[in-house]
Amino acid sequence: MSEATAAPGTAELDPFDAERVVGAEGLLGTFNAAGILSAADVHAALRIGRLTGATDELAVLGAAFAVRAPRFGHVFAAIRQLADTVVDEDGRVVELPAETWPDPDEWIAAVAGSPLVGADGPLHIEDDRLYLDRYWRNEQAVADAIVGRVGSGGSAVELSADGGRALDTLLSANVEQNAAAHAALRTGLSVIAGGPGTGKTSTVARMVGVALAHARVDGSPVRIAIGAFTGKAAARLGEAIRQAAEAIDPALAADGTVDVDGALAITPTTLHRLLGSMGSRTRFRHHAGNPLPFDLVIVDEVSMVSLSMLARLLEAMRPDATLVLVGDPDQLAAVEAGTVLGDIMAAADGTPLAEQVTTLQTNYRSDKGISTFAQLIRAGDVDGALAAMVRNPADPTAQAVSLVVPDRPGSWPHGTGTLAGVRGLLEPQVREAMRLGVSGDAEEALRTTMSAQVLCAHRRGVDGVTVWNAAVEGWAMDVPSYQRPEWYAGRPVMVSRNDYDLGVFNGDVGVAVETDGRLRVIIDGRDGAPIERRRLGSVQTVHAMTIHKSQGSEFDDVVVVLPTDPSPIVTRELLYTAVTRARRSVTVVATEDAVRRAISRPVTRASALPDRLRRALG
Ligand SMILES: Nc1ncnc2c1ncn2[C@@H]1O[C@H](COP(=O)(O)OP(=O)(O)OP(=O)(O)O)[C@@H](O)[C@H]1O
Repeated sequence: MSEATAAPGTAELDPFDAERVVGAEGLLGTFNAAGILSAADVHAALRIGRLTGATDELAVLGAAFAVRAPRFGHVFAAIRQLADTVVDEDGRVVELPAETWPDPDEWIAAVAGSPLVGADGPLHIEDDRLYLDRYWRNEQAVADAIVGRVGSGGSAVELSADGGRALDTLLSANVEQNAAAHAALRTGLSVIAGGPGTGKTSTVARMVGVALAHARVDGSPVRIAIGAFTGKAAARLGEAIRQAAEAIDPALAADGTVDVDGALAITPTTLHRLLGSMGSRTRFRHHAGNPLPFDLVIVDEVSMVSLSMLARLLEAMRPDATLVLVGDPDQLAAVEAGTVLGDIMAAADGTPLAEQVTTLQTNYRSDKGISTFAQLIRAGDVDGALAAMVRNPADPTAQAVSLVVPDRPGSWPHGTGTLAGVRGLLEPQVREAMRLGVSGDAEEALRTTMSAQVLCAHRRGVDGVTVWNAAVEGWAMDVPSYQRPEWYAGRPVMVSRNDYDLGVFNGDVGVAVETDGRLRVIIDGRDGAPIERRRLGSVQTVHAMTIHKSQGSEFDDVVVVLPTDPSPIVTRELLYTAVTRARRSVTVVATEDAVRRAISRPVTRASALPDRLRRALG
């Protein structure tokens, strides 16, 4: 497993670097100076050592690596693999002389024999996997809960024969969707996996409608909750479920096949709110001692859910309540440690869990060329993906997938030469949004703004969001940057803070429109009047946004900008996520090398969840 396979670096931190711990001695000092252990890792390890009385140098070094692991998304530090895989804070592989690394057997023995591990110790070691104890507990708890829900075991939800027939009627057009819905209402845990537009949300909406009409728990109607990781995802899911529910043949609602009104009455919420957030990321009102009242809990965008969060959710569910996990395992993983959706899918291969995992394959939404391209990325087929891209087209929207190689890679995007086509795509759209913004046509301005989007891997640098925002603004306004107003009609903005009173969430996108001589903002997916811009608090211009922020959104035409220089965050999952945001066309602005590097670099995270599940179920 590797954290990233970037170009090797031999960097040693500057002696005055803020990450350099003055007085860190021995191996801690060496790994700190090499940029592998941060100051926080070193201080935490020294503190853990003091509190437990651990004095052995290798044991304390182990504590530092255990603390470090989750920052890179790993659930534990794999001692035997560290020397070959570890990267510095910038993601570069660090070449240390082999003798710098402790002998793995001695290292494992030192940790195992120290007061760091044991009943109340802060660390846990299993083979060569060195965990912070709470991550080990989380992994164990998730594995146990999943194992308990395999087979028909666990689920108290009973679907009547009429309900089974109702699912068949509603989902007959797609065998996988039908199988997914049946599995979800038959077992205590199921996974509905699939790329964008494969009908996950419509399947959930239909399944919920049928469950409300025909499923019982102890003779009573089922109580259902729908959760998502972010507020924005929850709001979008609500809208998508409404559309899917309204698309159901009214005759089927009238004859009681499906309870459409009941489905519409369920408002999706964030997992934090569902669990009863008490202001901390780890403590919630609902837990094993005070379980959630629901019989069926459906969680969307599970790729974003961390191991800890899934552990808290499973802990808070009654053992006989049913959990349905919905998501795309190929998307970017959670910001925090763990990759639970991918892990469960991996464990299903060849175990009874496979009965409960359904992958939806048919994409009903985006252009065939885009979904084929996304599959090539997913499969790591670099040559196939490069061959599928049309080079430097004059009109990128006329192609499903194109590659624009800038004439001067790594410099300001002037919109000339090969980039003229990209400018030709974006400039008219921005000007049109401005015209509509001035005329006060909020809906059209929003639709126009949302039709094309630049997605960057980075925020900073010439290939980043800030520069691309300025470049696109420059194309649309014939004035130098210092004369451009911050606010203007047609300015697309992204909200950067949740505001539950206003009903806007971090990541929501909107556009400024002029009404009654004032600029107000209309937010995508939010009903109600435009919002006074001052009430919105923190917003950013969003001609360009990061790929991370684009998760869960879709646009007709997407321009994906990859940095020219190698970057550890540019991975296969990042490119896949960007590409799958597009419905009509994807234009990648990058060198061939950058595309090659991205597709060749899958993210791998240290996790033993698949192993645990396979051992228990195999
Ligand atoms: N079996 C089907 N036959 C025809 N159209 C379908 C079918 N299933 C879904 N669709 C349509 O495909 C589109 C995408 O469906 P949906 O939004 O449910 O997908 P999704 O997997 O949830 O996508 P995303 O993850 O991007 O939100 C919708 O317009 C939906 O009506």
